[in-house]
Amino acid sequence: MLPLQGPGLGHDQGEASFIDFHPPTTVSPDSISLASEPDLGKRENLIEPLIESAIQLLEAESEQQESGQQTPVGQAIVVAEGPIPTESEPAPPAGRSQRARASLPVYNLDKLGGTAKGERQAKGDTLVDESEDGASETVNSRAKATDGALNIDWSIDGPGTPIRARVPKKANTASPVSRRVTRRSGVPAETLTVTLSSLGKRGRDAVEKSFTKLKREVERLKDTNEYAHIDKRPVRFSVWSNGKYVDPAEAKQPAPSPVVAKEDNVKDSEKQEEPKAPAPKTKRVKKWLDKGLYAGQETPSDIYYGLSAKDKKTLASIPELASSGKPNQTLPTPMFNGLRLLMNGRDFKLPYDVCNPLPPGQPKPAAYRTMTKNRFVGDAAAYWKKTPHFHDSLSKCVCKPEDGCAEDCQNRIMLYECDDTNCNAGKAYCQNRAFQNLQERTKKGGRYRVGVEVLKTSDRGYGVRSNRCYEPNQIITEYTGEIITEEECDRRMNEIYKDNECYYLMSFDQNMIIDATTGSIARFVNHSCSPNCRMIKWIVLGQPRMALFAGDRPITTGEELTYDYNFDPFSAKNVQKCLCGSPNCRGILGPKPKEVKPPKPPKDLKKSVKGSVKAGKRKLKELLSGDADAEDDSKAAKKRKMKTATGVMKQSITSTGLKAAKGAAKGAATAFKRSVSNISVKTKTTPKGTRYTLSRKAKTNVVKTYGKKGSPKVKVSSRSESLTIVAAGSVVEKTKTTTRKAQKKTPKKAASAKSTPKGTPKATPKKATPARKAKAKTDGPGTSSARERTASWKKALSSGSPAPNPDVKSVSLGLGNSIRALINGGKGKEFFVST
Ligand SMILES: C[S@@+](CC[C@H](N)C(=O)[O-])C[C@H]1O[C@@H](n2cnc3c(N)ncnc32)[C@H](O)[C@@H]1O
Repeated sequence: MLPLQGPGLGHDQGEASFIDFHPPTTVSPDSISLASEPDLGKRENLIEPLIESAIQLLEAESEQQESGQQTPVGQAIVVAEGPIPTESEPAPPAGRSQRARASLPVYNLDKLGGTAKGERQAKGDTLVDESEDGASETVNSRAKATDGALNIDWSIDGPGTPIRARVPKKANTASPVSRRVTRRSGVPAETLTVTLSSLGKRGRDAVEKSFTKLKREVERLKDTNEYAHIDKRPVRFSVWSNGKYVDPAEAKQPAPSPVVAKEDNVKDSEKQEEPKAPAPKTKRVKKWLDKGLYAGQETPSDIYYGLSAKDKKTLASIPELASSGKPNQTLPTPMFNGLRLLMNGRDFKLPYDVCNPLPPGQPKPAAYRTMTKNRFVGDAAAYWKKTPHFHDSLSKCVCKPEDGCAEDCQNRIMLYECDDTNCNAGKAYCQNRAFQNLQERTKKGGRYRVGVEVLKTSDRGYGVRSNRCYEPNQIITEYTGEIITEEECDRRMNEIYKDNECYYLMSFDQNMIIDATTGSIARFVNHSCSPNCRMIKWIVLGQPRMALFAGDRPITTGEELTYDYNFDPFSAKNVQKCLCGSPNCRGILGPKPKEVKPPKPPKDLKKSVKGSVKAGKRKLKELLSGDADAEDDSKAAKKRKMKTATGVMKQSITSTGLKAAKGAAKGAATAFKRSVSNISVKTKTTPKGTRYTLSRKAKTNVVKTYGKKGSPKVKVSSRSESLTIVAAGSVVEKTKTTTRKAQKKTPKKAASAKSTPKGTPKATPKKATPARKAKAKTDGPGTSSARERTASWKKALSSGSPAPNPDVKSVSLGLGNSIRALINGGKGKEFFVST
């Protein structure tokens, strides 16, 4: 049987050469086609002609040998453009006409392989050796490089076997099919023409046919997996979980306990290596989780620590927290969120305590000068020094370290921040240092520490958003700017800001205004009728400061921060449509509606009445016995609580006899009223957690009346939280001031004012004042209450007359505009400023 090897098969030759990797140059059955062709029928179709042509070739060769012609056997069939007769090369066989030879198809493998000299030059490859040897070298090296790069594998062994490993090092020179490497040895290559011309017509046709088929075969091979290096051998299915291999057979079984699963996984890998070896039995040690989500936090020894009596009561009523005798040290309740969740029952939200600022490229407001600390301008500092807060803030709280200056801290109630001079508990225990904490937090800068950023809203100009979470009532950012007097405010409005579209003015304290045109980011905080923050004024180190605090619920990252402006535009022409979008939106930027007082719980009231009467009686007794100062130091706290009453009483004591007794009784009554007021407010607001605000209101609800002789008056009332701009008037002149001292003289009024619930517009006294009359003129009759006014404004707004501010979207028409509108309008010549 004839061997399948034909000339140029190449696998048994001594050296790998370019021809080795060029299947079209062989006429033998191709190894790839054998290895890769899955369709046997097809393969046979291809092989048959190849075998046929190989047989024909061999027959032709043997014919020639018989006829004495020297035809190189086992040479590569090299196709050339024409015969290149050389000395060592045999001449074309005699007897064949020149014409017949010329008609033969001519192939140039150099050209086909892209290695022809001219072609190389055309490609600009001028660095290679131009000599034939050099060209051969280049071709060979290129072939190798190509082979390496493509990793083409023509072996029947399949892909992956290195060519060098497969090719035997030593060539079998004795083999009739061994191939001479002509280019390297320098021996001129025999041409196909020579060989073909020696063949008969049938042989030539067969060879040609084979070439065509081989060409097609190579084209087809390009689509094979071997060519594309796709390994289709079956892959063992494996599942990885938490970085561990999971046996699919076992995965279908019910999941074992974590500890067991861990052990099994370890064993599993061992099993794979030695499937029959029994796993050594190890004693299983049960592992317990000793900490929960809040690992690292200390378990609070007293979960009631720092809570008010009311909160303690709420907490005590939660069955899950009922004492079982043994504290739960294993999985402690989450310290903050857990308790709050249990107490407030708010929906669960995944904690999102990370900083999440807006991506870069956000629209930014026009550049403005910032100010991190308030600055008194002009007479404002002198004004401040005259206020009672300036002196009151020097008094010390009576908290003990274990109290931690919590809800009941005197300073806290009065909205005075504790510091080293006025705190009894000490810095380490004090919880009433919000502004100091804020300073500490923001000192180093950074987005998380600052925690707020400006955002562009779709319809309300710029706003402020949180880029981190906040606890309820936590300080967020300070509202800073220049503290100016009302006179200075007027001047600025008329001279500096007259062409401004935005005003960042807020009533600050009594007759002072904070102008944040040069100020902090807090000036961009928008209004909402359902806000998540409050703007509260505190006295810190004897100075008034305003800050935005979180409301009663926590604030999550990305929320827009808002507070209730409690804005009172006074006149319909200044009314702006509110775009806050909350369900309870009042429709306009208007004042807060009056809160309806919930009925007081009788039990508490009884207690407080009893206590107050007792206190009053004791005071009266002391005063009558002339032993007013006989209280020892241990009663200091009680004394402080009675301060106002004492003051009033002291005044009364200066008189004699019955007058003194009457005064004392009055004082006692005042003390009782105060007490009732405070307690009722607390009781009412405890569930909401707004104690501080309301307590303070009860204390510092001061109404100031301003006005020019013969001109309408301006009213200013003090308010701890969110300020109200009621309207604007032309000239602001102080005519009469009702200070705290004056209040003391009229305890009844003061007491009733103190009990004013949260959110009541302070500048709407029931008695008709000249200011109210003037306002009523402007707004029309029957608009005495804030609610009525709001209704009339809404009506005006909806009817389109007078036209609402057409530029609400981009214009910040705040206090300034209201004031200026009336200053310039000259009609409604008064304004109320409530703080
Ligand atoms: C102190 S500025 C707040 C920042 C302002 N958005 C800005 O772009 O500068 C107050 C002004 O913002 C607008 N604004 C704030 N809250 C609004 C609301 N809920 N609806 C409509 N406009 C509002 C009003 O024009 C208002 O006069």
